[in-house]
Amino acid sequence: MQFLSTRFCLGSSSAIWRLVALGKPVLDRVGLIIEIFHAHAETKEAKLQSELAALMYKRSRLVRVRGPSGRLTFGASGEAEVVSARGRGSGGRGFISGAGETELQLQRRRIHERRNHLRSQIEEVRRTRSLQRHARRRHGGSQGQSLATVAIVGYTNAGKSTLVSALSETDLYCDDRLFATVDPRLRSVVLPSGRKALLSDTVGFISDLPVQLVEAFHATLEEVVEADLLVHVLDSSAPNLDEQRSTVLQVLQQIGVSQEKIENMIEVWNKIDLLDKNIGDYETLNQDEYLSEVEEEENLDEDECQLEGEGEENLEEDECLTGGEARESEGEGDGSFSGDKLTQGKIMSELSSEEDMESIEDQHPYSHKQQEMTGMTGPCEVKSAEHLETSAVTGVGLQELLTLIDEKLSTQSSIVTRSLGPLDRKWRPTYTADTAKEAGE
Ligand SMILES: Nc1nc2c(ncn2[C@@H]2O[C@H](COP(=O)(O)OP(=O)(O)OP(=O)(O)O)[C@@H](O)[C@H]2O)c(=O)[nH]1
Ligand SMILES: [Mg+2]
Repeated sequence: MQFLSTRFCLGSSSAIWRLVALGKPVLDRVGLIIEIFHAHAETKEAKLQSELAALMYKRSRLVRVRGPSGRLTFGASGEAEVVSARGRGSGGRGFISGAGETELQLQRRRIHERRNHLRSQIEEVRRTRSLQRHARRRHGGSQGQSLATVAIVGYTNAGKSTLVSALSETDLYCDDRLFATVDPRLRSVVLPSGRKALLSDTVGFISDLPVQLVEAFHATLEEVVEADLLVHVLDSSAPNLDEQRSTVLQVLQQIGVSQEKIENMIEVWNKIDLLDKNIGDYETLNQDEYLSEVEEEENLDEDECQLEGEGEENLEEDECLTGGEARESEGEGDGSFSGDKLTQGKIMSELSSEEDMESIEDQHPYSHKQQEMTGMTGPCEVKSAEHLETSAVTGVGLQELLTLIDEKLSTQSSIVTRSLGPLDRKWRPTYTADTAKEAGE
């Protein structure tokens, strides 16, 4: 499920524009989220859950409204025409008759009944899933070990599905829109050690989720709670990366993921190719800026030197050089390059030297200078734990991610490796040549 921010996190999605166009109040966005979720739900479980969420949302929105006819009724706005303010007729016979339930009571009762029905169905689906999960754990991979599940979690649109597809070399539905994934999907992957694991592509999280919805979608997120390892995917190009990270951590806690699992989680900064692109742009910009500065300096220095007498030339050259060096070292302090006659070639070579590339990268993509230019704040402000940088599109960091998953899984004590000893096998009568002969007869 997608936990949608009612703030700007909806980004450029068509849904937000629909909302803006409709001019609906903030609360109605939740209704729309459920609506979209329901429309994209594929499995029975997701459909049931979205229906339950819609029901609970409707219940919380039951208010006294004036219907189109001008009468006071109960119900969510827009539903006024289906309910009437009058109570039902009295029920029972003779003296045991009494006032019937009001429309509000009737509607609440119906919702209550439907909710109970949906809950029991969801419970059944959950039981089935739990049995399947259990079976996966017991009957392991090809080498007899248990199949570990790795849940890929993260904010919506972080690139989870793309990453899972790239890692498992399969084709999951990915799209640059909300609710691209509504059902958790499992994909198997072979880790560098040869061990098999299951990657669970989960639905994206969003902030500001009403509590009752968290409850309703709990089953969908069960996969996350039950997983052996979590991989938290972040969109490294997102301007509100810090906010997205805390939302995801909050939701994980909310749905009951243990603190230990959260601490053991692998953090992945995806879409790093977008940052590389920025770095490329920035580098070109810096070089251009620098070269124009060098040209200016050159002209200035030449003019100054020409003004001096011939006899002083050597001395002046020395001074010019000293001045240039001094400026250069000043320039180093503020990260900008200002040069002298000698420095153009030098700085060009310095730019391509590793040290300077690093210093440029230090400034990228969220250096103060660039923040001033773009007005953006970014990951460098975020004091984060260790993270791995990947690009699900170009394939950068994928092998490292698989290796890390492999390492983490092999050090986890909770995953019991199943031996293939004779006692673990099902008992069957011994099959000898005699028995084969008997069977043939
Ligand atoms: N440039 C770039 N784009 C990426 C990368 N990974 C994913 N994308 C794009 O980001 C968009 C969202 O990707 P999804 O994989 O659907 O994202 P998700 O996290 O599964 O989204 P939800 O299922 O909605 O939660 C798609 O258009 C992808 O092509 C990446 O590493 N680099
Ligand atoms: Mg997805």
